[in-house]
Amino acid sequence: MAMMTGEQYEASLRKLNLQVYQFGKKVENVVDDPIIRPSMNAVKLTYELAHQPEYEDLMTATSHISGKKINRFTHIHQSTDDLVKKTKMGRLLGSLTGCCFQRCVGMDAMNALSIVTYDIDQKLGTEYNKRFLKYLAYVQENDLTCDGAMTDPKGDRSLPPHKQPDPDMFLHVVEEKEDGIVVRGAKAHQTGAVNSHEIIVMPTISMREADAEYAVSFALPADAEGITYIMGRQSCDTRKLEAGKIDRGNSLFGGHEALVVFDDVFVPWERVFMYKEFEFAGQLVENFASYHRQSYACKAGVGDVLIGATQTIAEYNGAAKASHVKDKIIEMNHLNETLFCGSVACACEGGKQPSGTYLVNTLLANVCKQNVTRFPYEIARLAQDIAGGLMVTLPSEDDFKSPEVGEWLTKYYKTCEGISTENRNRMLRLIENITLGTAAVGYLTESMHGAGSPQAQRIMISRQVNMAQKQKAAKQLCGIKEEE
Ligand SMILES: Cc1cc2nc3c(=O)[nH]c(=O)nc-3n(C[C@H](O)[C@H](O)[C@H](O)COP(=O)(O)OP(=O)(O)OC[C@H]3O[C@@H](n4cnc5c(N)ncnc54)[C@H](O)[C@@H]3O)c2cc1C
Repeated sequence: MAMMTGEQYEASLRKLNLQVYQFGKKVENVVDDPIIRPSMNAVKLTYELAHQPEYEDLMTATSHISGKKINRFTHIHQSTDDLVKKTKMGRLLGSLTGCCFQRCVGMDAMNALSIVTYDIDQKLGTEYNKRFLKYLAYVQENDLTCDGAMTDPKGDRSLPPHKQPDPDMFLHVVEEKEDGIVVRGAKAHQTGAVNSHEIIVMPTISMREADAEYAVSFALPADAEGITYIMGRQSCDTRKLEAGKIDRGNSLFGGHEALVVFDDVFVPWERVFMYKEFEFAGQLVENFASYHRQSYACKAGVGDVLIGATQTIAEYNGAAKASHVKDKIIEMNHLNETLFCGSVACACEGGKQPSGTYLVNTLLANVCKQNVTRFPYEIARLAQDIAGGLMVTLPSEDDFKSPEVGEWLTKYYKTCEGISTENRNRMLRLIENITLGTAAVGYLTESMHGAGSPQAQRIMISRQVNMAQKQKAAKQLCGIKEEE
């Protein structure tokens, strides 16, 4: 098959037997559930665009295994050009969906595993890379969406896995069998989990020998026996249950996260990519995190939507010509393009690993993500400044339609001549959605914590800058000579 259409993707999800819970009840029809559906629409777009000639260059690639044309989300980067295209693909999709389109996490997990399985084999004589490449060929051939599952619940943050009072706070192996392993635990905040065909599990942190049973990586079909999904709530999520669409802000797309519970789940050996090689857990975390920190170019795409919405609302309000408004919009663009620069830079400066896979420049990827933990908040602040207070006090779509009060709303919320009150409402709701509503999960809090909280990047930055070289340059210029 190699590349599914959007319709084929949707049909393939209907065949899965996922155990999904939401609002305390089992979801029987996941694909058509009104809360989940917009997130499925966003992933579906990654399939649809791959078939459109104008997006072919960004959305597809040539498999280094089969030589066939594949969706870029299943590709292993073979050059810095591939890495740059990944950045541009993320921004494109962010700007077309205005939310998290979810499919990057699995791509980043596969690229990290293509590097680390090779390195484990080189050092320990194992066969993980061969297994992984066979699995990858299956993912590429069937054009699957994979959930990248790294984050454990972690319990008491001050304790390593083996010292947790409850040993399941980090996912671990509970039994070894002749044909595979049995795992127990959970993965939290899983983006796009119930829109995925596969789930790829990786350890969350660096580990020592005492944590060997937690140093495990593998892939499972999303509906494997023993896996349960519990959907996370999003601010304003139940607006998706209302008949009108204006109050949703984004009438087409959304994202989702879920807690994924592994209740003694069997994994056959051919799908195990790390088993007790604790000394490689840290490398897998760092490689995945670096790729995923690059992936936050998507926020520049969502930023494009927010900036467009802000400029439009300024025009609707009659404030667009004010010099401070113009300047604030310049600032929003400056911050947004700086986000994009970081992602492009770490891609251009990437390099070939022993496995042949190209990895981003990890220092620049961390700098990129550190900016992402801040700039979207400032862009959102400026958008709210320009939008005005009505963004949070606007009555409902039903009130505007009400025979009793609708006329007053239309009269008192009118702005410039020729501007429709309904269009103004739509734009205000979109800004609300991205800065306070369902999409703020992706645009703001995911920018903060996704791919690691800010401190994780600061640690990596401090480790990776060449301080000795900087000191040498400074000393040389002011004439300091030191003994060798
Ligand atoms: C919207 C969203 C989507 C996500 N999607 C995914 C996904 O698809 N896959 C996935 O695997 N993960 C995903 N994540 C998880 C993300 O990687 C984590 O949120 C992140 O690593 C932080 O972990 P945490 O949420 O448990 O917070 P915590 O680790 O509890 O961090 C909270 C604060 O405590 C600090 N802290 C924590 N532990 C320590 C310590 N030992 N010492 C000092 N300070 C500490 C942190 O620096 C931070 O400031 C997602 C998160 C969000 C919000």
